[in-house]
Amino acid sequence: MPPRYPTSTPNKRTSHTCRPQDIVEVLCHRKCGESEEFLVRWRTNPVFPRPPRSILSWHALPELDDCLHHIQLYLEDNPAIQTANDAATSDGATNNSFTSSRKRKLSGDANSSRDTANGLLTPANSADRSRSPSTERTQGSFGPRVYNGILQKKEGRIIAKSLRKLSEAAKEDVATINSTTLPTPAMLHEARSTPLPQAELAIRMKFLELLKPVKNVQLQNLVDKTTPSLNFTFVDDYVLREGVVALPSGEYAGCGENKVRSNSCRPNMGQNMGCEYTQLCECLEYAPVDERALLRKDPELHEQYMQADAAGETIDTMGMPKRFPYSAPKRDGSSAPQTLASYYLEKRDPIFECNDYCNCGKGCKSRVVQKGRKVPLTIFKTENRGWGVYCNEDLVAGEFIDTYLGEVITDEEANRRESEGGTMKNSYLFSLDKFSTVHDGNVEPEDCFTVDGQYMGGPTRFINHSCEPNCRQYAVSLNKHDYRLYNLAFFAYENIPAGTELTFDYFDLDEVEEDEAIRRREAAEQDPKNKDKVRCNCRATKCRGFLW
Ligand SMILES: C[S@@+](CC[C@H](N)C(=O)[O-])C[C@H]1O[C@@H](n2cnc3c(N)ncnc32)[C@H](O)[C@@H]1O
Repeated sequence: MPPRYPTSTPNKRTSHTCRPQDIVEVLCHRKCGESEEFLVRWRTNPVFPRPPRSILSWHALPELDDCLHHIQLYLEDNPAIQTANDAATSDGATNNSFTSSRKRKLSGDANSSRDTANGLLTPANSADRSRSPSTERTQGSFGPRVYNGILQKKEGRIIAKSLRKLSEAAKEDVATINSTTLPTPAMLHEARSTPLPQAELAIRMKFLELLKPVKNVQLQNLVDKTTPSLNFTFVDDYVLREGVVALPSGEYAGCGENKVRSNSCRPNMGQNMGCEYTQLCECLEYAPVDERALLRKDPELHEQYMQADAAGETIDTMGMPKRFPYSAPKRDGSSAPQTLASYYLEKRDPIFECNDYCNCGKGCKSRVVQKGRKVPLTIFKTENRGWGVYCNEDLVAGEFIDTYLGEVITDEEANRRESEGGTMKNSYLFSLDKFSTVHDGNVEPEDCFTVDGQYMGGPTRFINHSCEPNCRQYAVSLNKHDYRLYNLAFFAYENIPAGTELTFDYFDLDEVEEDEAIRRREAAEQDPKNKDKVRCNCRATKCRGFLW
């Protein structure tokens, strides 16, 4: 006797929401007519989330709109489906290339019956499907629609309703099956040759929705049909987690606040050059001394400074001219960007910018990173390093690109996430420890915060590693007194033509000669200790061979 299903009239007023957190996993998929359906395992008991207590049910794609990342995970775990999808699409790269400006509407939503008059949650439009010949074939091979329980909507949650609690009439409508035997080999076999173009499009559209508020960033995939993880939130600032506090505003220091010195920073100084004009800006207190300017200004002080420096002594350099971090903008009216001075580009000293408490005004040239990204970026699929990033315009050496954003967490929390997340987790965690290594270790390493960009961040979270990178990451502080919370900013380390993948060295190691780099890589490749390490695919001549 064929299984019977609950059938009822769709009731728009009682449509339910599938909560992503109630899904354990997507197990299989099938096609019913035009509809792509997914076998979902729902969590019913937090203590025993696995079979036999959990329930399974088939759902049409539109019902899972809020849980698409589970379908994405299912696709990632089953690359054979990806192959089926590729084979099923003939228009190749053209169809694969997508940008946020080419957002398309998702079709097919109209056919889903979300909830029913009697409170039972049924698969989409089961009554209609049973009339379609092609659907009947599919149903025949897959068996009953609701397994091991009934799904019912209650206060927006999907819950399992015990068969005992159903009326006799409803019980007869329901087929049950042992959930531990699903999906059957036949289901999996059929799924392998069933492409999922609608699900892939829905996943892509969802990501483009996430990307929409991020100005000037596009998505491009000329390699396959995958989409970056939907389990990601784009943010435009750090998200401070428990135990992470910014300095209170009272402890912020700006330049020229006291206005005591005749050359204190103030707006419109030196043809509106601001702090760059004097180089005596108090925000630059801990910036490196401009030795040539000091020699010109005060040869005796210069001599004292040089001696102290040679002896490794720390002296108060306030009042000495400092190295200004950025070039002045071109005065020829061109839109050429301010660039990071070559001293900073090479030495990686922390960069101190002016802030809201400064007396120099908004036009001060010591404000670059705080004004945010100006260049357009594309997140694109690489051939062997997952997603990467390129800039759509030429970049000049020293040009600011963007900051690294994410959740800011304590050292303890970072250790916890690292031990849970495995080696890959490392690539998303960046320690804010610059000031534990400069200025006599102002912060103990265990007091430093960490930025985790894995699930929250900006487009730079997709920048890949290279052992010979074209970008570098710098510490940029907007408050010289705050050693724990500052920006991680990417600058172009060389001229980078538009469309070239942006890369930086995750380990920030000093360069070595080519011969030495090759010697070390070959030794690393032969070392059996490295057999489980993650290979680096940067293809640089000086590649070190492994990421971690
Ligand atoms: C911060 S993420 C960069 C974005 C990443 N490619 C993605 O698709 O989400 C770091 C991860 O990218 C991959 N990756 C980055 N650089 C790589 C390289 N040079 N070789 C191989 N894999 C790399 C590794 O999987 C690494 O864990």
